[in-house]
Amino acid sequence: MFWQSVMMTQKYTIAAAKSVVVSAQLWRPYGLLRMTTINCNSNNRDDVDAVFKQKKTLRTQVKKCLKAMDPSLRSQQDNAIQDIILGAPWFKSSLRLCAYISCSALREVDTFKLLSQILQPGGKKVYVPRVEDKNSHMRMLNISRIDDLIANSMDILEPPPVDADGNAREDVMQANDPIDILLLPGLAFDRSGRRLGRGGGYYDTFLKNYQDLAASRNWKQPLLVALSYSQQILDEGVIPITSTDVPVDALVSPEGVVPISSAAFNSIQC
Ligand SMILES: Nc1nc2c(c(=O)[nH]1)N(C=O)[C@@H](CNc1ccc(C(=O)N[C@@H](CCC(=O)O)C(=O)O)cc1)CN2
Ligand SMILES: Nc1ncnc2c1ncn2[C@@H]1O[C@H](COP(=O)(O)OP(=O)(O)OP(=O)(O)O)[C@@H](O)[C@H]1O
Repeated sequence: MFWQSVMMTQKYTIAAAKSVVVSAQLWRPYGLLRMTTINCNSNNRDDVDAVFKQKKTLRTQVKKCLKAMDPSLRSQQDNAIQDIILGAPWFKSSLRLCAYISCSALREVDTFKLLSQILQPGGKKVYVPRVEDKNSHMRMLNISRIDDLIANSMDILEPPPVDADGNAREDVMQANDPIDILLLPGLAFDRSGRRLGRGGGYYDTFLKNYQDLAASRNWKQPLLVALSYSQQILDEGVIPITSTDVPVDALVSPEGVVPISSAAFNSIQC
């Protein structure tokens, strides 16, 4: 299948124009797909809408491919990815982290093996997402047991705002100490750090707010690590981006860790 390119070159800044038109193959094991993307730093509504349209098309394509993935291959990849993380020095030395609660219906890389280790007595402190409203507002709340979670309207497990004793759960934005790592879900990624989410803007908004908070407190920024099936790592240039997309520092796929930023190279090699 060939997707038409959208030529909007004149409307883009020079930095964005460098990557305006790039062709790449998407997900070879499931057939040759070619697409052309535009990337956008522009504030022009039409430009941004064109990028959102491209993201939507790519999401549909990736979701279709994920649904076609063999369940036993998926389960092997789930184990491999989690084992790589559990054995990694940067993960072992972390004290506080944010992690997503994987949803199998969404074909997300499993996180339950990780969570069960993290939540062992004497383990790390973990904060997990809770969607507060449809305006891209998500909080990360502390949990101490998997049983703390309840399915929301999207069938994703989430922590209720208060614990079993009636105490408000700690929100990571109010915590006194920084998190070391943030484990991220997503539909597609590339080796330059681009991440395609599900389109709610929940993660990009949260990441921007947390990065601002960390900067204002002179904290080290958390390492943003995305968990990805091999097939979700696309060729560079395929994932369209806008100025609010927050790049990830590293990817973990069954093939290993892909460090991207200098922060990732520094943490992952020590
Ligand atoms: N496990 C997990 N938790 C998460 C997220 C996530 O991506 N994964 N989120 C990340 O933002 C937030 C919730 N946002 C979500 C956004 C969309 C859908 C969803 O089901 N989307 C459908 C399409 C729905 C539609 O188009 O109408 C889908 O992707 O198939 C789920 C969660 C917070 N918690
Ligand atoms: N920092 C932000 N502040 C306000 N709105 C934002 C921010 N980041 C993203 N958004 C908005 O969220 C909506 C969805 O953005 P986008 O399609 O990039 O989401 P996504 O990256 O797929 O989702 P997510 O971030 O949840 O993984 C857009 O309208 C975008 O402008």
